[in-house]
Amino acid sequence: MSTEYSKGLAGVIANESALSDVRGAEGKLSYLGYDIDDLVEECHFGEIIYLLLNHRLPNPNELKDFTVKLRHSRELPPGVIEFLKTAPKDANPMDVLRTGVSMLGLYDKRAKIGEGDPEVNKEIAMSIVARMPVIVAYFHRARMGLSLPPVRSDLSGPAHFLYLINGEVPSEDAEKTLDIAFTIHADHGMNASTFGARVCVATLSDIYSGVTTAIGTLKGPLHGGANEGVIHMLEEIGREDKVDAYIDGKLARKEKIMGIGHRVYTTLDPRAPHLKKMAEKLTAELGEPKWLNMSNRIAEIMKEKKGLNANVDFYSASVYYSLGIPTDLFTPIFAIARSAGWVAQILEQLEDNRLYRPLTLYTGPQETMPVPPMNER
Ligand SMILES: CC(=O)SCCNC(=O)CCNC(=O)[C@H](O)C(C)(C)COP(=O)(O)OP(=O)(O)OC[C@H]1O[C@@H](n2cnc3c(N)ncnc32)[C@H](O)[C@@H]1OP(=O)(O)O
Ligand SMILES: O=C([O-])CC(=O)C(=O)O
Repeated sequence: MSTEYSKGLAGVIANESALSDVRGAEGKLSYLGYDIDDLVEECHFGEIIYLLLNHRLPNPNELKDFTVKLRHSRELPPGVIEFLKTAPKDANPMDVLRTGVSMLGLYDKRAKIGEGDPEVNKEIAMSIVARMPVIVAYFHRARMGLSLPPVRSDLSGPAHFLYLINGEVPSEDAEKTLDIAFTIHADHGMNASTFGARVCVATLSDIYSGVTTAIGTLKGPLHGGANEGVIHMLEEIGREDKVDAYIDGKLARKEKIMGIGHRVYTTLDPRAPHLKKMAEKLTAELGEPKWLNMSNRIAEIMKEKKGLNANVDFYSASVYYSLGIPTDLFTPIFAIARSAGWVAQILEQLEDNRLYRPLTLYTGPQETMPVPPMNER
């Protein structure tokens, strides 16, 4: 057994996966052998979910059956709806989503401790993916004092989510934009939240616990939470002519710039150009170039001064902002997209399981000491 120390497990291979290939030095990402650049052109998010769960693309009949099943799994248990109506209105939507998914497990008798039946696991996986957007959107409506419309089965995942948020069926352009965002966020190797999910289910806990762990892990600003951090940063800067001084100040104080840098990509994150292109289109349509200009300047400075590139969270923030989505739903949107990868990785983990149990480099006292009595401490 190797006992080499790598802080934060950087560079350590902890398991095998056939799902996504993250080529850090080349700036390439593929799912099951299909480049994301091609997937965004040829497929929609429903096919990506199928691909990740079944390890191959569906034929037309398979896609039809899968789509029907996925779209008919959207209904939430009444207990979860009640929770969403009564949750504090100022709660962080990621906390609500984490609790909501955890609650789904309470109402699912199929969710058992242990490896489970692979077919049942796949059904649970699909129902989690189908319900997460409804949890986010219902909470958003409830906190705004709006009614909760019944779920529909005639809309794609991205269109249904936007429909629930805004109360109206989105334009084809808005649906396509979110579909592409979902597709490119769907899976990403052993990122922190996926790792969290795998660690959880490797104890033979259950799928709901795995996804709950992943949601809590994605929330942090060093991971999925960075997309909200980008908008907060832009708002704090406020004006295009203040960007340089703001970034210089942050770098001098050794503070992180949100949406920049990556543990694996040493070159451009291949998802960023897709998001940048969509942000440019939406910005041009809205006639509001300020935020994009500021973002471009930040990316330029970070490249020049630190050799670091924009990651997936950098331009996704501008895309969601331009779609009129409230900032605190950006990370939940990431979670909705990534749920496809989480559940696929959980199923893969269970197929060939081994407990995760790395070592720690102990830095406390080497010699043990007598425990002093209370009045001498
Ligand atoms: C979907 C995702 O999870 S993508 C990542 C989303 N997270 C962010 O955008 C938050 C900002 N970025 C970061 O914090 C980092 O780049 C991470 C967490 C993504 C990767 O971190 P690590 O691989 O652990 O790199 P680490 O944080 O050690 O940084 C290495 C060096 O680059 C610097 N650096 C890395 N990212 C940034 C950044 N965004 N801003 C400023 N400096 C940075 C560090 O300060 C450090 O410099 P030093 O060697 O002079 O101390
Ligand atoms: O892979 C990572 O470390 C983070 C990331 O980009 C993702 O989860 O999409």
